[in-house]
Amino acid sequence: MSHKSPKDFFAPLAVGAPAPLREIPARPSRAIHFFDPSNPKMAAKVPAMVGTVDVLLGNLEDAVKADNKVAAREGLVKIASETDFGPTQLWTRINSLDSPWVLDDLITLVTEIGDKLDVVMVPKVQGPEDIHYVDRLLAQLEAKGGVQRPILIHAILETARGVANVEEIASASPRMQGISLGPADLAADRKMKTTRVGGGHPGYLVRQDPVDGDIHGQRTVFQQDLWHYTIAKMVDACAAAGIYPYYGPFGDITDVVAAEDQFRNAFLLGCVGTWSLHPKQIEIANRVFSPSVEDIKHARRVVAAMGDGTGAVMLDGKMEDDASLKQCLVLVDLAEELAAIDPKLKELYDAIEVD
Ligand SMILES: CC(C)(COP(=O)(O)OP(=O)(O)OC[C@H]1O[C@@H](n2cnc3c(N)ncnc32)[C@H](O)[C@@H]1OP(=O)(O)O)[C@@H](O)C(=O)NCCC(=O)NCCSC(=O)C[C@](C)(O)C(=O)O
Ligand SMILES: [Mg+2]
Repeated sequence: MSHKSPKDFFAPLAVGAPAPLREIPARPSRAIHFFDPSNPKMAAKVPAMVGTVDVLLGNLEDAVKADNKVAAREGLVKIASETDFGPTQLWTRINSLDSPWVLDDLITLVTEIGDKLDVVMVPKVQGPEDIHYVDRLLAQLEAKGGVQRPILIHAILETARGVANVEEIASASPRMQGISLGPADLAADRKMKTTRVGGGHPGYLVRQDPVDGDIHGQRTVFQQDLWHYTIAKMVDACAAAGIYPYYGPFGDITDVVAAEDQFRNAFLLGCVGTWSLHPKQIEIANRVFSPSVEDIKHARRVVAAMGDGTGAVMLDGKMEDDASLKQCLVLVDLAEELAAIDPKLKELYDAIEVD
């Protein structure tokens, strides 16, 4: 098998295309908010959402009716052309690579609104070959459209083969920005016996041992997380490649409590954000994927106590050392990135007093 040399990895894949980035910028992306650009009611809400959400994503794939595919593509071109997105990123999810729509999706979007598009989300990615295909095509279209900076690629992990190849997918191109979990298609592809879009299942559980041998007596049941393995594998693949992992959709829009739990599990495991399918999920995602005041207060105390960052100290009866400091710095750095774009958070974090 032949591998690219580092110098080739960072060369444009088409004459006239912008040079690939050497590092993926850490732009806040707590919520990737999905809208259907062919739905007039949803589309009308998009301009007013600028600044309230980190990423607006014009969805062209599943959840857009086959009859509306062209209208969705054209609707996205119109919204992108007419809207000033300010600090908010604009992403799209293109149709799958084996569909009749994807070629025109890419040709139209990159040549007409390429300078406004930050990231192209590619569904049902099976392996690095899918990323290589989009990588070259994007370069050709960037050159054709005179796009000034490279459009990044985000893969959805929603097939068993994709999960098996996740490390190769994460490092397939310098355009790779991140990966999201696609729990609904992944469940179907793996033949899991679930019927939901993300979230748990009451049947997937661990039961407390019988008390006094009474198997029919009162025994506590702990529901388990169906997605733990996949999210952890995805987080490792992304961190190793220097790109960003995300949870994905939580389809039970009314159950805001369980959505928050699922999002927080992903945040604690290393994800930087999640998807929002309905306006009411944005606030949950923004809150969960921003470090809490308590976390930042503690992290700053550890930073202050650790001086030059080496050695071990006792703080509130607990040992702190180089490694716990590094964890605290993850939170402090994230808080700084978020405060730079979110004035309310800045106020909150600035008001923290470290005793
Ligand atoms: C769930 C639905 C049907 C409920 O839609 P609704 O109209 O019944 O909800 P509502 O509460 O009545 O809506 C209130 C208002 O908000 C608007 N609205 C509602 N949603 C949005 C939105 N997203 N963005 C902007 N505006 C929105 C809606 O149009 C309405 O406007 P109105 O007050 O003027 O009448 C609707 O929210 C929706 O279609 N959301 C997007 C769904 C979507 O994108 N699904 C695909 C991603 S998940 C996926 O693909 C899986 C995956 C990864 O591939 C895999 O796991 O395999
Ligand atoms: Mg899907």
